[in-house]
Amino acid sequence: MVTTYTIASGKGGTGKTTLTVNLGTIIASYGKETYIMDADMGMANMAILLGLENVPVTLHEVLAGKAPVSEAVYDGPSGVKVVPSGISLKGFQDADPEHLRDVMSEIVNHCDFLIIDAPAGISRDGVIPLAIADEVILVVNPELSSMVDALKTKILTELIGGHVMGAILNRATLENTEVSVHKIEEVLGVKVIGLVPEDPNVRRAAAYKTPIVIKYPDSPASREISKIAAKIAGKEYPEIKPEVSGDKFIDRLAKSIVKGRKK
Ligand SMILES: Nc1ncnc2c1ncn2[C@@H]1O[C@H](COP(=O)(O)OP(=O)(O)OP(=O)(O)O)[C@@H](O)[C@H]1O
Repeated sequence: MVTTYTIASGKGGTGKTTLTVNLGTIIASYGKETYIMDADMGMANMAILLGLENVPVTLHEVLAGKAPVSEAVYDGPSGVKVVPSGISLKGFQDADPEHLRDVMSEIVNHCDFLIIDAPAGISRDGVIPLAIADEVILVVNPELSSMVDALKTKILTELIGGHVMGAILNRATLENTEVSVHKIEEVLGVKVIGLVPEDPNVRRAAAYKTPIVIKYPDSPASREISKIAAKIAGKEYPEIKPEVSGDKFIDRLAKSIVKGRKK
């Protein structure tokens, strides 16, 4: 059974590519045949994140009818298969998003999981991944504008027959986490399936063109992304308290109170 997920948001820069690459890497490490595809064709950055910016064939050439899908598939970390989009504007111009549906159907024949990085906003090429995926996961940052844009994406997804499975709160911080999870569930009407903290290691790993779950597997963001990946793949994951959770703060507070009493 193939499961296709589209990682979407309304607003740009919420962390879709980061999450697509890292979720795909973890799921592939379970031995599942996993593909990640950059359908954010105009602002493609999956190739840059994985050091594939100079490859000869990308989704652009496939959608322009110049190459078969098989030539745009590259080996990524942990055996994840990567279908990047090119970074040139000319390539984007020549690509015909109408063929995206066929490309996705072909990939699905070869894998257990396909995770698609969707473009931000509401565009013609953005609608197809929302409609075709088995499940859409919305990436939201802890900001009102991000939630509002995610709500628009959810409504659009449902209008075109897609299904939103849940939301990931990315770049969460200690101050706003609790409130935001509640607010997101209330506003979007879907469950928050994961909470990924703001973590400077995300950018550090990007500088090495390596997913954070490989470069810094014990970092707070990696642990949370791994939990979400386990959920998606139906795996057990040993419960580890996230750095950003209120519990950690309460632990620290409790320790400092105890220390104070001993003095
Ligand atoms: N949890 C995090 N902690 C810190 N930085 C993060 C986190 N998640 C993402 N970022 C950073 O935020 C920026 C945007 O991330 P990313 O490119 O994954 O977003 P995107 O939604 O794919 O963007 P776009 O809409 O432009 O395609 C990057 O610089 C990335 O390193």
